[in-house]
Amino acid sequence: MAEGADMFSLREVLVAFKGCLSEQQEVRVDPYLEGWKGLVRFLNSLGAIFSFISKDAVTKIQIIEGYRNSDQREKYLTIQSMVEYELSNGLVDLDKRSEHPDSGCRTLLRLHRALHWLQLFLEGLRTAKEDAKTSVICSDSYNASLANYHPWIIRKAAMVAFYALPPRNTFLENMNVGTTEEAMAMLGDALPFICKVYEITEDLYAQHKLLGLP
Ligand SMILES: CCCCCCCC/C=C\CCCCCCCC(=O)N[C@@H](COP(=O)(O)O)[C@H](O)/C=C/CCCCCCCCCCCCC
Repeated sequence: MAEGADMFSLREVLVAFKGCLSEQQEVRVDPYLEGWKGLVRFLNSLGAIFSFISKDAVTKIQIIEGYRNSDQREKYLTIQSMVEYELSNGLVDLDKRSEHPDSGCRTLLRLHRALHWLQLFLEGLRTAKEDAKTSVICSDSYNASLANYHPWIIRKAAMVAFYALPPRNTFLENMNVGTTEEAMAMLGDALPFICKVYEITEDLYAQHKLLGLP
């Protein structure tokens, strides 16, 4: 495992996703990205075979961070304000990637779909038998979510990478939370927040017919 700033902390990921929800049930962008950065740290600790996945996640995080560091940063404070701003200013390619290939809305949609995978994966980890294979939990979750949006070549590469995942107990130990039971308990704490963030974003995107953005 990596050490120091690069070290994964499940607690930090939990705090980040908890911090996403505002009192008005809006989703704050900064903690959302922090949550993803924490997950990417974990992915990096699993080995180079996952780097094509973490690179893609990092690229998407950086695109949205770019908006948060721009003159329009206030418009990107929450996912709701981002959608409202980009749609009302014609900043989203709705049918084909052309003038605005990296809009906040389409970029966040990719992370949002991956959050669905994460939700299924964590639930699978939590409820599986002790001797269950992480690779099977991961591929089942992937096939039920993200795989539907990926071409054959990406699906193939992802499946190969999943085989390199450590057994469930080693995987839970790598979370640096303590015992396997403690890791499970923390997953149980984290999941409702991740699910809520997913649900609010899904409803918002559905309401604006953005779930199929190219
Ligand atoms: C709580 C700790 C335990 C869980 C730890 C999980 C750590 C996972 C960290 C990051 C997940 C990666 C998120 C990947 C985002 C992928 C977004 C995407 O779909 N991108 C594709 C489409 O983008 P555009 O071309 O339209 O711009 C892109 O083509 C993808 C390329 C890379 C392959 C993505 C495979 C995703 C597999 C997700 C499973 C990760 C396996 C982690 C194993 C623990």
